[in-house]
Amino acid sequence: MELVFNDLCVHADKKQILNDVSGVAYPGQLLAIMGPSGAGKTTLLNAIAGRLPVTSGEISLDGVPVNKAARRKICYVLQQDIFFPNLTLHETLNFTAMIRLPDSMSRTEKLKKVDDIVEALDLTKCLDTVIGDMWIRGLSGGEKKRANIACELITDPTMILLDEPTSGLDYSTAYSLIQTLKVYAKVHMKTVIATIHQPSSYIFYQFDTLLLISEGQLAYYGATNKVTEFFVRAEIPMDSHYNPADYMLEKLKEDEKTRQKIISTAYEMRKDDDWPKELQKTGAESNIKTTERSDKGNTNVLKKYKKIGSQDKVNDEVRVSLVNLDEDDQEVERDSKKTAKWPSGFITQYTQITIRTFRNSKSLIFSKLKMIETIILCVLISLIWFQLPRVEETLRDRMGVIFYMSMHWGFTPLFDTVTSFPSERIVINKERSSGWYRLSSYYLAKMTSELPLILLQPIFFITIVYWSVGLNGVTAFFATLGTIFIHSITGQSIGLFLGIACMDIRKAMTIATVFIMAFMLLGGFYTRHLPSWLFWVKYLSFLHYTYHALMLIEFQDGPQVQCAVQTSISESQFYSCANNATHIPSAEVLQHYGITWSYWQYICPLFIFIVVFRLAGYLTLRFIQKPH
Ligand SMILES: Nc1ncnc2c1ncn2[C@@H]1O[C@H](COP(=O)(O)OP(=O)(O)OP(=O)(O)O)[C@@H](O)[C@H]1O
Repeated sequence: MELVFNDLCVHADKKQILNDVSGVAYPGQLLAIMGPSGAGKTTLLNAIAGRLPVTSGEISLDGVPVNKAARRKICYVLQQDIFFPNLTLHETLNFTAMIRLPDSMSRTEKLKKVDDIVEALDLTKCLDTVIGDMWIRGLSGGEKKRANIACELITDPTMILLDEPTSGLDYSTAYSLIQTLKVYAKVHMKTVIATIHQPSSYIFYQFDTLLLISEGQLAYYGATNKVTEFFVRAEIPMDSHYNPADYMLEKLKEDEKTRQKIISTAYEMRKDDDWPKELQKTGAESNIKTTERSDKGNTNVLKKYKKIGSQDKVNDEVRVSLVNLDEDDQEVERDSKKTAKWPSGFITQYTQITIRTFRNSKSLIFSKLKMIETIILCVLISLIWFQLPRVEETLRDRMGVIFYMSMHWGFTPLFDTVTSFPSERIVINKERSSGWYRLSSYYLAKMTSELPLILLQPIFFITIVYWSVGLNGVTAFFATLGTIFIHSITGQSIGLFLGIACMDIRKAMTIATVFIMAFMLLGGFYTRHLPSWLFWVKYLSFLHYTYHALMLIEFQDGPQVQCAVQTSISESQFYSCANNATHIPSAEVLQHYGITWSYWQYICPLFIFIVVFRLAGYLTLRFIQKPH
């Protein structure tokens, strides 16, 4: 596809970043966007990709003004290589193919597509290597960059935009990457545009066309091999031994006079015969032209153009045409929304994201360190409270075990999730802003894929601790396990919300710690006599409900607690023991500790916590933490 951008102006914060930048990118060719740092290269790429609003000017693909539907054929390779580090390249590419290719393609066809891209980008050798990051060794810088490009090429875009694809690569890797892109563009007739920073002269001449910008203004547009002639024309001829890329940037930064010479020569070039035909027309004419070409159904407007007499009329008609262009654009958008808003269906997206999140979280939640932590805690608790006798003297120890279980299995999933979300935020934002999947399928997949991992953890712990301490029988064991499951899901839901709301691990951890400490202190475990004005706070603590539910399970149907031996200096707090009974009835123990509700009255608030925090997390992601 031929991309034409004419007289593009972009403003941000009332500052003009691009000023009348024009150029054409042809199919099968590589266009380099160069310029000193801060010249506006990334801004131009963002404007072409539709990620930044354009103040004025026009962008068209094959003569049709770009709209949302056309932009789906453009892929954008970001400067940073953003991936899940624990997945292998094969897993990453397969996921991308499954989710970004339409459901109408079979699994075999999608996998074939992956194989083709892998071969074209020479990635076969590292398919089973994990992507890696600064802590995990994985793909090399060049391989990661190719992987990044491969993820975009899978959708078979007609145009590829790359932001500094060679940054951070050594010369030979950068050269081989540009070579690969050149061959790919030629063979598949793709249009490739890349911003590039100080390339070597070999790399520089791999590009067919060059667009040079300085402080947002066009400093050169034309064939790469004609740039030396251009500098002769600007009366600053290049020394032959110089790398042209270095020379151009040096001259643009030398002084304002030299820069102005280059800019004015570039403006003179616009009048040359070999200046692209697509860019030769005035803004008004070009608007009419593109409308004529694009708007097949808009015959009324076309008829009006034929009647144009004066320039004023032209301008009026242009305004009409722009309104109609807008309407046309909206119509295309409406149509495309109806047909294919997302590349794949909800079920495909949900299944694929679930598998990926499961694979990625598995290593985080089930690390060796976690296993060691659980074993040490089990041994420690068993040693402290091994086979507790069911007597009045050890009642507080029994409560201690129950309190510890509820605290540990509420806070572990809470902290695991608080830390997991901000670290995957960058990947999710990249994928969401490129429209890979629905937020709802991601969110549902995230909630369900981590569930088995979070629930598996307490099984081992509870089974060992429950029987080694000697808590209430078999039925109560399963009831305890079920309650701990609900409790862990509550902790996970709160952690997920905090992670989403903060999007920053340190901030999220601080808030989570304050949250937990406050609920522990105010939940009524450490003090039985809270100030009356703080009494209500315990009802906000999910620990309060779980702890009371577990106490109920432990004492309601269990064997009675034996009274302590009475002495003259100690008197039992329990009425039955003080009145010479040998055992304390369960109801009295529960009454003594303020457990007056039924089991389900304690459990229902946990379900409310789950629903409220999960919903809040979704709404925060949808309306507040949107990708930029
Ligand atoms: N949102 C914004 N508000 C204000 N100024 C902005 C904004 N975005 C970009 N700029 C400014 O616009 C100019 C061009 O930025 P851009 O990132 O496009 O430059 P660049 O040529 O890609 O630079 P580099 O090579 O250093 O990446 C810079 O001076 C930058 O500070």
